[in-house]
Amino acid sequence: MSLDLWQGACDRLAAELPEQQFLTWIRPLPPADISDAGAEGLVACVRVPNRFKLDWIRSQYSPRIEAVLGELAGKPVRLELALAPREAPANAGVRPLPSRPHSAARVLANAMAVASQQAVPVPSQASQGGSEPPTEDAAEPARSGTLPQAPVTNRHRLNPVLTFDTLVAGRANQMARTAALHVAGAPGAMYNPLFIYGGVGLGKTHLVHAVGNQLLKDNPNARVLYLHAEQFISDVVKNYQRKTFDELKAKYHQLDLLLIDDVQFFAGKERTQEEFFNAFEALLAKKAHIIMTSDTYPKGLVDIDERLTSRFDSGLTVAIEPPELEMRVAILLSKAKAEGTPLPEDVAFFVAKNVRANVRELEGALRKVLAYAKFSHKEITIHLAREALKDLLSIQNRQISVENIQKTVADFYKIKVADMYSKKRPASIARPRQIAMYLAKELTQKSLPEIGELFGGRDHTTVLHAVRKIGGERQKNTELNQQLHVLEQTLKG
Ligand SMILES: Nc1ncnc2c1ncn2[C@@H]1O[C@H](COP(=O)(O)OP(=O)(O)OP(=O)(O)O)[C@@H](O)[C@H]1O
Repeated sequence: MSLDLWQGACDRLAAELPEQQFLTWIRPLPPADISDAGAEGLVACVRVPNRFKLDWIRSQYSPRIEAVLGELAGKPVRLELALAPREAPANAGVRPLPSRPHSAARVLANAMAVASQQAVPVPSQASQGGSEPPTEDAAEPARSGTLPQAPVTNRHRLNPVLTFDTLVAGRANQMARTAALHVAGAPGAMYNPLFIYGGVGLGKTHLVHAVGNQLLKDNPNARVLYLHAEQFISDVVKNYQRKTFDELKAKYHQLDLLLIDDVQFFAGKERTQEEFFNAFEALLAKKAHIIMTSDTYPKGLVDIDERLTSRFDSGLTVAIEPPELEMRVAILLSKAKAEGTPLPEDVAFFVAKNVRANVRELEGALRKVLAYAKFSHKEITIHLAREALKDLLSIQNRQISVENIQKTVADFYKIKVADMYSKKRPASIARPRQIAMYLAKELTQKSLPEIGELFGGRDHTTVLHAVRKIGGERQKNTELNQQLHVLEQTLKG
């Protein structure tokens, strides 16, 4: 049944996706391993040969794959993408290796599998993956037999969905977004190269695609190319084997805008670094723009030649930080709207408060909530979100502390946490403070004097007054009751 379900989903996706996309990303996947997760529905585990493909499939196709599988199975299906183990490359049976002597093909297959494993951006990868070809060749779609050449429409390798319009702005990405907008408007001028760094899933890839898409919108003839660092490595390997470095130069040196993702992957790849250095110099000399992303700032890169890292730092280096609560709420609201299912604000707040790691995880949590609502035919409420995210929330095993209550209430009413301890008395501050005191009494074991102490050394009678006041009002005031409900649910996880 596992096989039938996967085959059915592939047939459906083949019909609805552009052929090129289906052939490139979906068809080469091995059948999913499907298991029953009880009340949660099914889990479909798919092995993907390398990190680049994993990220791409996750960001571009997993909601659709989950939806199609869910429709066919008649219950929610969660898609889990994992890297294929090195002994068994996921594509081994599907994708013919290029014709080479048998032993060379085997060496190449092993090397690809090893490289796939190494493609996880951890600092230690450099020490494992330092050798030059063919281990550098991990992720180039064009090199595999079944993957057709990129069509003219996608010669830039840009994802049209990743634009400035779909990128939610906030404090966390303010600098990077501003610089990126600037480059899109006047490439080759300031901030060249632009180096964007930050943790996983924070929107670096999205931002560089946005620049490319914007530039092409303004100037359809601009020569723009987006690629993941692994694809550049792969190109170097290919040209190294064929001794066609002129082709490589011709391809990269003529660009107006080069967008290159995850340059930390260049670690230990000397030949690649040399070619990148050449491309870099050539592009900057003719005032073409280069934007790079990485998981760390240039000086933090390991096993990359200093003449490169110092050049990476010679334009503008900006960080993308993890989004703060308000931005996470905004992202959830915007993504849900884009999916055609508006999310109530209290639910967005609940999810955002509980999922903090990065935007990719936020998207995953949202998908779960939306799928859960769809399949259970229930309205999206905090209660439902809590059910849908049960596993995730239980992992957090949160303990309710007064500090946590103060922070959550301050976030909710948009005041500073410091105002919880301050002597300020305006109602806009005093009321949230009373609410926090009330919740501290309700949700923790602390005594009134202890709570008073934690609220800036206030007397226990002040706490008692707040507890009685808010408790009494809650009975009559539905809006307050609803707000307290949201806060309680959020705090209890
Ligand atoms: N500010 C934002 N607004 C809307 N969507 C966002 C934002 N930031 C990130 N995303 C979305 O989150 C997902 C992960 O972002 P992206 O792939 O750009 O992260 P990344 O920083 O490149 O991660 P990695 O280092 O793992 O490659 C994407 O689907 C992206 O569209």
